Amino acid sequence: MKKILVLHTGGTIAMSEDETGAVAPGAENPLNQFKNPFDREYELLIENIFNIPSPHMDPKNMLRLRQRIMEAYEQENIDGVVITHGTDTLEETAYFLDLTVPLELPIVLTGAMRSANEIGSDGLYNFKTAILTAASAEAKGMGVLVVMNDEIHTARYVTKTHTTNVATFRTPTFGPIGLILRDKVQFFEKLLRHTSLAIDHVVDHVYLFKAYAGMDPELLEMAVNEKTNGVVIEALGAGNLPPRVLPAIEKLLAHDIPVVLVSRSFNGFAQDVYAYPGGGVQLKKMGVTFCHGLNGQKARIKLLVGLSAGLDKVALDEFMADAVS
Ligand SMILES: NC(=O)C[C@H](N)C(=O)O
Repeated sequence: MKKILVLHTGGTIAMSEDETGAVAPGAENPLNQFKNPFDREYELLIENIFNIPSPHMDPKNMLRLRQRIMEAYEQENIDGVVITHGTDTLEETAYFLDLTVPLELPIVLTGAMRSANEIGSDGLYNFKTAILTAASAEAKGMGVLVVMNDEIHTARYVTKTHTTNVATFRTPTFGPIGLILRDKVQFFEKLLRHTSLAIDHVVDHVYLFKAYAGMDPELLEMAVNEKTNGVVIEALGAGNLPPRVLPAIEKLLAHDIPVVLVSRSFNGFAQDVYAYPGGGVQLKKMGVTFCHGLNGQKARIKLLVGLSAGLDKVALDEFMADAVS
């Protein structure tokens, strides 16, 4: 019998709606009444490690999840892990674990868009399919996965795309790597490579900025100080910025603060294509690191992990630019 560690962290999957329609966590996680949605086909080790909405999640809590998984792997002989999580920041926790857990062990995150007592609640169903996936032999060595609404996505590329729809989790550019077909877990793709860094602490002051037409330089200028550990910018299109923010970027780089560029576009990769002022060619020459195919919040998690692992400039650049991990 497969032994699955279940870590409930909170989110809508652990909430209920009141008579006014407001959704909030109660004293007890409603999923706790389902000790096992499979009638004992699997052994579930259930722990309510947190009970927080996911906007309250932070890298320190993510590190606690990592540590609990490592401990359970070493001491409790588990075959897989399911983490239930609020959907707002689920992709960040999933990617953090993907980058820091050096195991072939299936780790699956899931959540819900409708709380436990709403009509059409998706929580219990997603919980069940996440367990099925974590227990499947094919999930081994696939990195951290996100299972929602009958789709299996990689932690690296999945993102929340809709505020309320149950089909909110999407993988732009590539699509899901598997499906749940009436209780059957079916993968269509394999992982090319899985890179992970062992970390025992997390650095703070890694900032995320978004570029826009006429972007003001003042906020970026404020990041030029000794507290700042790193900066990620969601740039325009293929990886370009308004020229008026370049002096602030020069100052950040002169202070040895890494500046990482992704695109604010939903699909595609940031690249050094354009040679006009503020274009990717100039940014690359200045020493900005291009990060391929990640959105801003994921690139920020990756930078935070690389910095927390103590990578030097060259290694950090390589790590951030790696397009598949
Ligand atoms: N559907 C959800 O879980 C959203 C909720 N606000 C959360 O992330 O905790």
